[in-house]
Amino acid sequence: MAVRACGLIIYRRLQSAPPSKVTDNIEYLLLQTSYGTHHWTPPKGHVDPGEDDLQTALRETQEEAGLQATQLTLIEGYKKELHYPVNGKPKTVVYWLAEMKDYNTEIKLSEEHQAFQWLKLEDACKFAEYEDMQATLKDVHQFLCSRK
Ligand SMILES: Nc1nc2c(ncn2[C@@H]2O[C@H](COP(=O)(O)OP(=O)(O)OP(=O)(O)OP(=O)(O)OC[C@H]3O[C@@H](n4cnc5c(=O)[nH]c(N)nc54)[C@H](O)[C@@H]3O)[C@@H](O)[C@H]2O)c(=O)[nH]1
Repeated sequence: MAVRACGLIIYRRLQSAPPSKVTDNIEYLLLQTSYGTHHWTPPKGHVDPGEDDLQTALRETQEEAGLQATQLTLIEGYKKELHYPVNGKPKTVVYWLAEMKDYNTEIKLSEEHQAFQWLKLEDACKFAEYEDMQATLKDVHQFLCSRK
């Protein structure tokens, strides 16, 4: 059976941007692991026994970024599953999408991560080096831009 993890693609919008630049004011949160290859991903982690997927996504976000569910708006209608092998075993990662309620909310990392960045789409795709994550970020961006 595939290893299962869940997380949140979190973004924030700079509210002072003029309406014409509305698609340019979105920044995505990526965290860099303090272990392994120091790769960058949104907050996510393994599903614990007895948890449902969304509970896992919210718990991992709280643990890894210090963000409470009350500080986020979960965006209805967006959910994405990634499938990739880790150490020869299949892994499924389910991501929801969430917006920061307050642009300035502080990110508090755990020991699992050594850095975080708020990144525009193009830079987020550079940091998230995996093609499937890059495609997901582009898909999210299109979804958000089409909602306005
Ligand atoms: N010391 C040490 N300890 C580790 C290591 N490894 C884990 N720990 C421990 O595990 C705990 C983490 O537990 P959770 O937080 O619950 O789980 P996750 O969040 O799921 O965390 P992971 O890091 O296990 O899982 P991934 O991010 O999925 O990375 C696995 C591999 O998949 C690739 N990869 C990543 N993302 C993508 C993508 O989007 N697309 C594609 N295509 N590929 C992608 C990439 O090649 C990567 O190397 C830590 O506390 C450590 O104790 C390690 O190497 N050394």
